[in-house]
Amino acid sequence: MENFESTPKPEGAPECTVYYTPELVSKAIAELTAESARSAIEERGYFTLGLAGGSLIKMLSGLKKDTNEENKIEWEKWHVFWVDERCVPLDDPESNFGGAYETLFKDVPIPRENLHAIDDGLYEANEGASAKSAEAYDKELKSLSETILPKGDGGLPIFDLLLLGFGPDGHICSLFPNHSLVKVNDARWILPIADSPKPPPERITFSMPVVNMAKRKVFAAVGEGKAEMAKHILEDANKTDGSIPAAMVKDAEWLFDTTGSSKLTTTHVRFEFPGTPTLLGLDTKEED
Ligand SMILES: O=C1O[C@H](COP(=O)(O)O)[C@@H](O)[C@H](O)[C@H]1O
Repeated sequence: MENFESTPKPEGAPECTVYYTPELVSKAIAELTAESARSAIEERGYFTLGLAGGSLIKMLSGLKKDTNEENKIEWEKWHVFWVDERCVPLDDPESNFGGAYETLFKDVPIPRENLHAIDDGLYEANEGASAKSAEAYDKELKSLSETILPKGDGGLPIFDLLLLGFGPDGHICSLFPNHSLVKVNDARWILPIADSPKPPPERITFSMPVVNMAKRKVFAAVGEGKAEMAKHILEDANKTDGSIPAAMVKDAEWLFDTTGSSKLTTTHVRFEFPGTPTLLGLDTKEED
């Protein structure tokens, strides 16, 4: 695959790459995840990955193709977490863990105890589901050694990589626009939400400081449904007032397919297309 870049990226601008198809975005996610894993494992023997749910889940299937020996994914050194989870049984179609398990983890040799799912046994009666689950998840994460999950400023955990999605309203994790949880700016890691505007109402979520403490944050913006909000997040959303939570994520990298990037006008993007450069480049987009 060739790489075309019509102008150098302005300093401080986000890393944005456009791939021709969703399948190529999925492949890019697999490659960057495998690369992050290799470097983390080389550095301290473990890799910590935080995953969103929703439409991101099917993008994980690219990693299945990287499971063979020659790619040397050391699955047993991975620890996987969920940046947010819905308080439903893990085998419910709404479960973020369940989706990722079916898409990827049931087919790779990762120890089940390294898949840090919420404990769905805690909320059979669904009463106080989010509060109980958040407390238990927080405890589980904090019980991990510093080697597995190092801590940074304010004692916040430093995840190696977060693969994030965003909703059409600009929410990330289960941090919704203008919700009081978006602006939580203290040492809490995991927050309960019992009034999620998107069903199901009971969920748990990483806090924004935890998201921002991660070494690497990657957004996938695939499909027409993501195009308008991606443009807003990158080009004109307020980055601090909580009206668009995704805009509060600092130093994120963005992966687009062509439709996901179709509304961008001023964002500097790098194209990774197979084929001819004559179809490509910022110049072509500006003429539209
Ligand atoms: O409810 C959720 O929504 C967001 C966005 O999902 P999408 O399907 O619109 O891409 C997701 O990132 C989050 O993890 C999930 O719980």
